[in-house]
Amino acid sequence: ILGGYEAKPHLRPYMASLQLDGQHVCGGFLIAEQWVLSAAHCTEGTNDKLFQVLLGAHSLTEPEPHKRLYRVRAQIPHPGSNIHNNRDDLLLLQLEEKAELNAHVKVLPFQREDRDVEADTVCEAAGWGTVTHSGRRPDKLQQVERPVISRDLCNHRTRHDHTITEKMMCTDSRKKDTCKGDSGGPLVCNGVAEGVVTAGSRVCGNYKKPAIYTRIAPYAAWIDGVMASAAG
Ligand SMILES: CC(C)CC(=O)Nc1cccc(-c2cccc(CN)c2)c1
Repeated sequence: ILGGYEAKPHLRPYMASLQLDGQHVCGGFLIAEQWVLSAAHCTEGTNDKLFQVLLGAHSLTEPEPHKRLYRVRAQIPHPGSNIHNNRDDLLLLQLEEKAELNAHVKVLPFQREDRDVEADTVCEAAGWGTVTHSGRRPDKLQQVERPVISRDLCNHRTRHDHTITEKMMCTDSRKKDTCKGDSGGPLVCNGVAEGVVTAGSRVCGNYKKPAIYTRIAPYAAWIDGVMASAAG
């Protein structure tokens, strides 16, 4: 997160850190007791190794009550996701067991009504992604408020030049922005997860390249279907 600030500890108890060999790679969030939603592009270069999922954390390194690392039983990228574009950039992770829910570990509801969030709505992004252009990584969860911008503005030829589909949304990226390692985290508007951070043009804090999110509502049926089929 560029231009943000340290989150109040455990006020975002749905936040997950997707880790490989103890290293934070991407964000994610708890959508059900045994399921985390993230971004498919986070699996790039992992050679299909399974993530571990850290829940209940504020600091990535310090011991904290309710902080717990979960093994993953299955990682299911959306069938339409690929490395060439940001389309269908969603990843479902089934934990080895149901997460123990408590004050520090909670499910975040996601939007099921497929209607665009109004431009200028101020939403929140959080994550352990880089906090400087030089790539400094924070130990503690960061957050930032960002206004939604219209798809028309985001699709302007000087911005993302007509690559933003109706299954994506954008926020202003002037100075304050999501960045590397924030992918997979939720864009929360009025307490509901409306989007999932995607890497987009992989630049941060440049107003010419607004932040891009995969809208969740268009994928509600896919998410429900995967969770139902793997249940039991
Ligand atoms: C395996 C993955 C971690 C590779 C990757 O995502 N790289 C990467 C590099 C630079 C910026 C970003 C990035 C992420 C989220 C939002 C934004 C822009 N708002 C940029 C992402």
